[in-house]
Amino acid sequence: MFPSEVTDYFRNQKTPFYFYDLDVLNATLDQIKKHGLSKGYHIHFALKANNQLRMLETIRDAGLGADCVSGGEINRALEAGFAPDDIAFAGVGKSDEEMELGLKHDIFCFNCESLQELKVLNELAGQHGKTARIALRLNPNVEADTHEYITTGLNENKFGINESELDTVLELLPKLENLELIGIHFHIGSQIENMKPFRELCDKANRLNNYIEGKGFELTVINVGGGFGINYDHPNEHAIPDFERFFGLFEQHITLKPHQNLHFELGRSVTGQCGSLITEVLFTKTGQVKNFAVVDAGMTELIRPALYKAAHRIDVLTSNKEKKTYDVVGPICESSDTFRKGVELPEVQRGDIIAIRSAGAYGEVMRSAYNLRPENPSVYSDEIVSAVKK
Ligand SMILES: Cc1ncc(COP(=O)(O)O)c(C=O)c1O
Ligand SMILES: N[C@@H](CCCC[NH3+])C(=O)O
Repeated sequence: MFPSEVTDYFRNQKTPFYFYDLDVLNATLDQIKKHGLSKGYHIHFALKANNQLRMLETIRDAGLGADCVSGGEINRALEAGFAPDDIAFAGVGKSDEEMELGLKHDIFCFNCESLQELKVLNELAGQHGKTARIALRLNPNVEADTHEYITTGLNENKFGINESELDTVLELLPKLENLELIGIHFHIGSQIENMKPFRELCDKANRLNNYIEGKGFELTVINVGGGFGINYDHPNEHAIPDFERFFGLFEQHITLKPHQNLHFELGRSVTGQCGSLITEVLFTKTGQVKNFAVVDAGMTELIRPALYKAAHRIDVLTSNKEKKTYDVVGPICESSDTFRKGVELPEVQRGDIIAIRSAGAYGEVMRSAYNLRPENPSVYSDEIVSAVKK
């Protein structure tokens, strides 16, 4: 993953920075094409996972659409060259300006999450002389078997329309004349590695599909969202998620009617494994009870460990000395600014370069300005290849 010319290149860059391996991204996209797009599935990339233009352009070229959750993301998707017809807009709290932006560009679909949102969107669409295509985001009440902060499909979560409200929504819809119902949408959570919740989702989606079509609506879009997890422990051995298994499950268990298409919104599984946060060891110190490696990246660059106690694999790129046990910590004035506790690494010293792996999704996008940290530009693998050739 990090041959010596890559490490040499890293040494000359201002750390910390994100590194994206485009070979891994392209190999991932090839598998998505092979097992998903080739079956006629519509796959939108969730920009919330990564919104770097180069990444988005590569993803667009592979034939994926864009799943956006804000006006900013709609604008970014347009900038990256996604056609408006390939842009979906989801989100539990869309502002009027954001809905108007979507209407102005005639985006493919608004995934709507509440009765009130439907009424407001209908009104705005009327004011702009438009018809908004919508999908109802339904809360399937499925336990996603993931971190409690990233489960989204339970009745207690804020997302989607609960089944108890569905009849009221369906009765109202024909009166909202500026809306066209085209589908139903689900998303049960993120970083789901166990296929059981997806299997359960299929049953609920089939039942709700039949129920709504039984009321005389025609649904062309059955959108089962994203959520497919990646292997944070073994980013080299499992660089590419098993899309055959993932899409195969839906192929087997979702029942589509002849006029219906299956849609997905994948984020983490597309970009997670191709990104690493590259950081340099500033200091090492021995505390009362442990050894610390203080690196120049912090929770401001990658918040997942602090927010979800996520464990990202750490590779030391410039040392193969005897192993020592470290807490790898950042420079931010918070005790939660810790990447790993008690991790065994080759002994490091000031100046060593470290890669924090599987950081291509929900990494750079969740960067914060806390402590007024510098923002160093990202590095792409092809820049290194051309630099080495010179
Ligand atoms: C509505 C919606 N769709 C898609 C995604 C992408 O999810 P993931 O990155 O887990 O594939 C998310 C994030 O969890 C989401 O909230
Ligand atoms: N940001 C989260 C996932 C939330 C996904 C968005 N619904 C993570 O890093 O795992």
